[in-house]
Amino acid sequence: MELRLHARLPPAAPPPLPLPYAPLAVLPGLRTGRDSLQPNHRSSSRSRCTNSSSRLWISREHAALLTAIVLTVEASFGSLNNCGRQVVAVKERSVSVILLSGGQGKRMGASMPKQYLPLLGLPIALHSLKTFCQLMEVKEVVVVCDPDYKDIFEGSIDNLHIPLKFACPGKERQDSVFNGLQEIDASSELVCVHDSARPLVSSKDVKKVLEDAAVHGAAVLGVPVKATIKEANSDSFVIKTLDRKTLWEMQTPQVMKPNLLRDGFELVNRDGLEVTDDVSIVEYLKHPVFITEGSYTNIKVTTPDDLLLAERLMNEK
Ligand SMILES: Nc1ccn([C@@H]2O[C@H](COP(=O)(O)OP(=O)(O)OP(=O)(O)O)[C@@H](O)[C@H]2O)c(=O)n1
Ligand SMILES: C[C@](O)(CO)[C@H](O)COP(=O)(O)O
Repeated sequence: MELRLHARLPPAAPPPLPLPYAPLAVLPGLRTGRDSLQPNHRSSSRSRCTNSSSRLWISREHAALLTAIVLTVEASFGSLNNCGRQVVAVKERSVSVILLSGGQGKRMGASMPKQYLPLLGLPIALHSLKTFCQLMEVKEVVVVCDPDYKDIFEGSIDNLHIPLKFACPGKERQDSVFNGLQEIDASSELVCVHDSARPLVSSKDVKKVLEDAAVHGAAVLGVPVKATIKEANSDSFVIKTLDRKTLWEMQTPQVMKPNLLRDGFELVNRDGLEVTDDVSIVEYLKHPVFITEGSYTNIKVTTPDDLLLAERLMNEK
């Protein structure tokens, strides 16, 4: 959708407000020419959102008409924020979080599963648990963990206002997600799956991906791929170089309407499909999945060098 306005640009230094003209920037949800209204636009500089400081001037009558149009569009489809993203408010206490803590951390090679190793004095898994518990949108957290580690979570958050539930891990990550899904409240509007091995996720990025999932049914945090990626055959010869402009690296949280995940699991289990992330299950249903641009700092702690990097990033937070 693109709104084109016939407007007069002000001189370099605008004079005091010339009645009966109103600055367009006061209109709710409406953005001016240089801001993209395309939610998934990727410019060559890869910045998704630029704020224009210039203002356009239109008559009061046009302003009133445009305000009415914008409010009607907002009421029907949600509003646009200043990056052109469509935004729907996520209701308070409407989201169930599944916090995955059931892995063994073989690649870390530590004496305990990596999510319980200390990061600045706190077990890795508790960092993102704290982030989720502070969000008004979250109604409960289902921790998927070996029962031997339950006590790490229990009582770890001061003044906890939401229930902390538990589920047992499965053999693979997707089995753990399935087990967690069985425990969520039937009235939840969104389910938000997160790797406890990603301690650095910010509440700002979590809120963004929740909003996008509310709009599109399913959304995932991701970052544009920085490297050149080649596809190779089993003898290590290049088959082709992929177009990096279309490639994104997936992170968590991965968020969707619970029924999409339930229906998807039915198909995936029926067909014996193995997936390494949760939105793949929604993709299998052929339902669209929106990629919410996240932050490169939301790393997954996988090997010992990631632990050092996480410590450094956490110190800079
Ligand atoms: N059966 C599993 C496997 C993984 N996870 C969780 O899924 C997240 C992402 O998995 P990954 O980083 O691959 O963790 P591990 O499987 O523990 O690592 P590894 O493959 O090195 O053993 C982690 O928070 C992990 O605890 C889980 O809950 N249940
Ligand atoms: C879901 C995930 O974090 C997306 O990056 C990732 O695929 C899970 O980790 P794994 O090491 O592939 O199991």
